[in-house]
Amino acid sequence: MSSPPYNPQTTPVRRKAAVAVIVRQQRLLVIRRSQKVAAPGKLCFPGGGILPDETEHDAVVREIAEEMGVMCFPQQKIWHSQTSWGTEVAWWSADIAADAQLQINEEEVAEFFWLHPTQLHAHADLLPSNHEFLTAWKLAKFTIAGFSDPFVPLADG
Ligand SMILES: Nc1nc2c([nH]c(=O)n2[C@@H]2O[C@H](COP(=O)(O)OP(=O)(O)OP(=O)(O)O)[C@@H](O)[C@H]2O)c(=O)[nH]1
Repeated sequence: MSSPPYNPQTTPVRRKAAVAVIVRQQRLLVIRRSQKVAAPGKLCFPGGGILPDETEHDAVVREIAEEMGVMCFPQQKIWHSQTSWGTEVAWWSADIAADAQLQINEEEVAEFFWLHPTQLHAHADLLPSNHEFLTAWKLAKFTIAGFSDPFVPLADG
């Protein structure tokens, strides 16, 4: 029997995740997922599943430390969504030190980039739920500090 179509009201939430939206000079910290995890090779933000009894805030701190080798400072929750595969995702703005040296955990992360939202939006490998996040941002459902006009390409590319 085929499964019923995805409906955010009735599709059960299978797991919860928290991700970090980290900004530096009008660019977002973006990772390419390793070949060893789900959705291999896709681009998304650093983050991951929330452990039982863990807060979203603490999950962001733990996941960024595990994946990127740095301490981050979650600022505020900016968005909440449910993916078509049933994961509830909490999107948190977060800071890292200006001189932080990122050291990826290659088990989970293949590489990282700093991309402007227009570059991320146009990227063929972006995780679909992150497209939805960018669309919500474009529709001004939330704002993110540090951007003058997030959907106009930067003059210097
Ligand atoms: N890391 C990350 N996960 C995201 C993003 N957007 C999004 O929908 N997700 C979803 O959030 C969930 C957590 O992702 P993950 O696979 O990175 O988590 P994890 O490392 O803790 O994996 P695990 O819990 O299976 O070990 C997945 O369902 C993933 O598709 C994003 O920008 N970054």
